[in-house]
Amino acid sequence: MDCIGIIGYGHMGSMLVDGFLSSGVLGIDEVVVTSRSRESRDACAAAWPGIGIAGTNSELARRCRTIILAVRPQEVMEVLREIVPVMDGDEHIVSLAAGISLAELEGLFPGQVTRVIPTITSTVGQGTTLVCHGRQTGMQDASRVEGLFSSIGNVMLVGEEELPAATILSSCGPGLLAAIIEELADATARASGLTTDRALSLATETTAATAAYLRKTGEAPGDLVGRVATGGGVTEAGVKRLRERLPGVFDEAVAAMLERYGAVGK
Ligand SMILES: NC(=O)c1ccc[n+]([C@@H]2O[C@H](COP(=O)([O-])OP(=O)(O)OC[C@H]3O[C@@H](n4cnc5c(N)ncnc54)[C@H](O)[C@@H]3O)[C@@H](O)[C@H]2O)c1
Ligand code: PRO
Repeated sequence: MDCIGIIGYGHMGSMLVDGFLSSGVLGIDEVVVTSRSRESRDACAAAWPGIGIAGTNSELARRCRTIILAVRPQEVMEVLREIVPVMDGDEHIVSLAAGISLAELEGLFPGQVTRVIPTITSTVGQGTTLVCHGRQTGMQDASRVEGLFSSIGNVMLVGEEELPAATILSSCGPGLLAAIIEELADATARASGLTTDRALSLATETTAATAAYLRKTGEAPGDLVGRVATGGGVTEAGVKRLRERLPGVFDEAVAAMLERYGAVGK
């Protein structure tokens, strides 16, 4: 059988196993997983009885034609070097690693390669997975991978030159927004009698509601600000402070992420 293999059962590996199997896009006998630690492999086997567990990366590579590398960027090349000798050459390597280029991957495996950047929000079936196929990837394998990731959220095809910026928005984004929600809730709690828990609950709900509003109405964020910020009112005072400071803060954060993107895994 043409199995999907997943190497690495951390945050992404486990999310993909859960998503692919819960959505029904793959059956339990179509997935093989391995990870470095025995504990992770046991956890996967316990969570999904009947799933294929490989004892080594090479064993997984012998059993699967589509191989998803869900290890950290600094481990990707080592794993690829380990499995290439047992591969036939007609496999499809799917790397989740931010910052490792198609050229680097194709340097070790000159066959079908695709870069995929998932997002943790696929845990709840939301958000966008970025997909960037290598030149050797055929249409059939490309659409198989796109179909897999469509089962856990949206899929957007991107050029490799767009990946750094798209990764910041789509995949780092949940971490950035979670930090903003936390800061907003903490600042409000510090300045009032509201407990941190209640502040966090309100901030989270408001963020979800605001995203839903923008998505449904198609309104520009600036126009929404205008609807909420009554002239001379409360919101206006806060937005003014944010507009003074946030552009610089965000420029710094994006610059730091792009710098790290270029260095990660090297
Ligand atoms: N976390 C995210 O939101 C996110 C989003 C998009 C892309 N990514 C990318 O996905 C990849 C995985 O990220 P993560 O957050 O799941 O990392 P993680 O550290 O949670 O998981 C990595 C897993 O790989 C296993 N592993 C390490 N070396 C191994 C080896 N030699 N052989 C087999 N297994 C090995 C580890 O035991 C662990 O289970 C990274 O390349 C990252 O850039 C992550
Ligand atoms: N998580 C990975 C990182 O922070 C890649 C995008 C989101 O490096």
